[in-house]
Amino acid sequence: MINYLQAFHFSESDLDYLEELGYRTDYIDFLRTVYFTGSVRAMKEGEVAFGDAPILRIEAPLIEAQLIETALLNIVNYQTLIATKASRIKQVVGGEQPVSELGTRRAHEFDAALWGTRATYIGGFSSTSNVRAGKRFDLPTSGTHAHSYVQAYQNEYIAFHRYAKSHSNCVSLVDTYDTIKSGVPTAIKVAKELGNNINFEGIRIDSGDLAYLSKEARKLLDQAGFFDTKIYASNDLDEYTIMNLRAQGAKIDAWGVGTKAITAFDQPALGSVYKLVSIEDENGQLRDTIKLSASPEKVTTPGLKKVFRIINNHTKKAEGDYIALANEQPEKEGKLHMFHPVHTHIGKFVTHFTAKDLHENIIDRGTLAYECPHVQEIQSYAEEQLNLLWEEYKRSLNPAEYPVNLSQACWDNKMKNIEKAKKHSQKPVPL
Ligand SMILES: Nc1ncnc2c1ncn2[C@@H]1O[C@H](COP(=O)(O)OP(=O)(O)OP(=O)(O)O)[C@@H](O)[C@H]1O
Ligand SMILES: O=P(O)(O)OC[C@H]1O[C@H](OP(=O)(O)OP(=O)(O)O)[C@H](O)[C@@H]1O
Ligand SMILES: O=C(O)c1cccnc1
Repeated sequence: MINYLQAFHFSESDLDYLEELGYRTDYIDFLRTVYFTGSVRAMKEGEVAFGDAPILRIEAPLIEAQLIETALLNIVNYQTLIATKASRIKQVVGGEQPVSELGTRRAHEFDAALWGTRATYIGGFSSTSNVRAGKRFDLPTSGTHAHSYVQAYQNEYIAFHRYAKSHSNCVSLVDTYDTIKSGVPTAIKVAKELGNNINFEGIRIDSGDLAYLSKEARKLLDQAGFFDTKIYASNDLDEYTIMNLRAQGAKIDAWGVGTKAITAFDQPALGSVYKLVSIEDENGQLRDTIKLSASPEKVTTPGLKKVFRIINNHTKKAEGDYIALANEQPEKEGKLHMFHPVHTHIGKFVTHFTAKDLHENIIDRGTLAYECPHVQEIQSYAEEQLNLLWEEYKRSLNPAEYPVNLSQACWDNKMKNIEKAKKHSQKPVPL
């Protein structure tokens, strides 16, 4: 997003094209002068964002703010979606076991693979098979060999032997013909023959009953003394299959996940929106704006706002998010009333808390005000932020609803704007 905004400009060929589409010359001349001169406050990458809490806030001349809308939504929606999916998978796998990203061949497009891979790493994956992403973002890369490698030799023994000789940390793909009868025993035979010349790191099983095959493979490896050799599994995995395999006692030590992560298979789009909440009038005064809707969650929350994560000082866990008007200072209040923005009778009072402002200054009147961290740091930050949440909010199945509340002033302002807009819309329109 930062790169996009900093480079935001229409080239002469863009302008020629717009002219061909029929845009007026004076508009084209104006577009030639447009750069992004506004300010951005946003959640840091790796921050945990909940529905209703603004991920970012743009203050800019209206034309600039409008021109960047779709690109910003594209960037934020896709990458947030994939990081979330990866994080769900990682939650199930747990801290110890690695998950490698294998999805490039199924990603929706080349760049989606690139940025999606980066997002899976932020969500907790440990490496990727996408070497281009590794180079571009300095991500750890990892991989095994393909079935075609074995098929090319038409002989598992020769294939594993050659592979091991050129890859001292070798993982053999054992399911090309018959995992238990031929793949695993052949990998063991090769490892025994090559002894200390190689590190027989693991085997990978990519088809069949992964629970049964991994248990049988573990037995064979242990019988041969390869207690530290790991079992990798892949094949259309996601958080649900992984949870199920773990419940079945599968002896899997490392996971390869492709299609289901890089495409966020079961929820292929995230619906963040970009809304106008305030606009300067002719006297330079900010006037709040609102969009009404029959669905309460689609009614916008007017005004320049901040979003805070309220962290209980005793439990060190988040009590919820608190959206306040920009001039409020909830961190200075001794007792905070947190109430549901629609069902207002549901609420609580919180004392002894820290109010963490989730928005950082990213761009200040067109100038970069933020130092982008290395992606490794972003991953660690995401993990720390997830640790602030009670488990009840993080389970895959029927998670509890995390509170995202409005301050009293923000709520009152919203109600005032709803009333005003309703009054305005109920005036008869002369035809
Ligand atoms: N023990 C298990 N319990 C639940 N699901 C499993 C188990 N073992 C494998 N699976 C999953 O079942 C699905 C099997 O899919 P599929 O029938 O396409 O694979 P396959 O025939 O084994 O392999 P191939 O990819 O070669 O077609 C995969 O999503 C896999 O992750
Ligand atoms: O299953 P995924 O989570 O997407 O993980 C990546 C898959 O991609 C590769 O197979 P490929 O797609 O070439 O063929 P396959 O699906 O028939 O095994 C690899 O062997 C995995 O099976
Ligand atoms: O390296 C691997 O094992 C790999 C890479 C991409 C897709 N499937 C497997």
